[in-house]
Amino acid sequence: MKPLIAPSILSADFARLGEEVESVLNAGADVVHFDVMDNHYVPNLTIGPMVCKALRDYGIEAPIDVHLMVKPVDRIIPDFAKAGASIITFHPEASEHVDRTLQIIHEHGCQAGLVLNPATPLHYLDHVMDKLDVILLMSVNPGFGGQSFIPSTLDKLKAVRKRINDSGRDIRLEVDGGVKVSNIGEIAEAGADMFVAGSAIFNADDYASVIQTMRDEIAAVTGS
Ligand SMILES: O=C(CO)[C@@H](O)[C@H](O)COP(=O)(O)O
Repeated sequence: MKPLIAPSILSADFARLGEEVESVLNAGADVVHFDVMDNHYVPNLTIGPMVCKALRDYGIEAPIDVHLMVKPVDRIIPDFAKAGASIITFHPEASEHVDRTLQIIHEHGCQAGLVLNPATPLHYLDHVMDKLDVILLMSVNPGFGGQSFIPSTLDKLKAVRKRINDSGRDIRLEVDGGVKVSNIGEIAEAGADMFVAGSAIFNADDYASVIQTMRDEIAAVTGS
């Protein structure tokens, strides 16, 4: 599948969010990564469905990838679907019934994914592979931008890539946390095909140049 670059708006200038999202998409990004934190499941507080709707009302048409770091998770899903989310991912530890949460997301017309933290075992994938559109591996502990990539994620990516290939399904393998120009090649080589990057893109002066360099690094190892 075509590699996707998904800037995390957690590192954008929130006072100019519409313009920032427009700029990063004009700079070549594929997907808007939208981090939702509740100061309960993770120790930070960010944005909700109203902001997602505001981006749609502003004219953003690109897919919006909503990463829910909230507990409980089910009751906020319809609000995000109505607000224009395209993909909704959640953490299995934050759901009482993982299969039901996946079903709710699909019933509301969105793609669904599970997010695994650095210390969360892969067995959470065991009985739901046929219901996943995306698997997101966190390469930092969730809650904050600007952390360093945890190297053991590379082995985890390889293991999940094998599971996806064995499943015969087109499941996106997304990675999030500490993704930079300097490591995106080895991350792609390990099997990721959707790359969330916050500080690496939004802290740069030239978004287009960072995104193009990321694409070049991915292409150098995968040919795509
Ligand atoms: O979900 C999270 C953190 O919880 C991420 O999306 C970060 O926002 C990524 O930021 P960088 O590590 O790329 O700065």
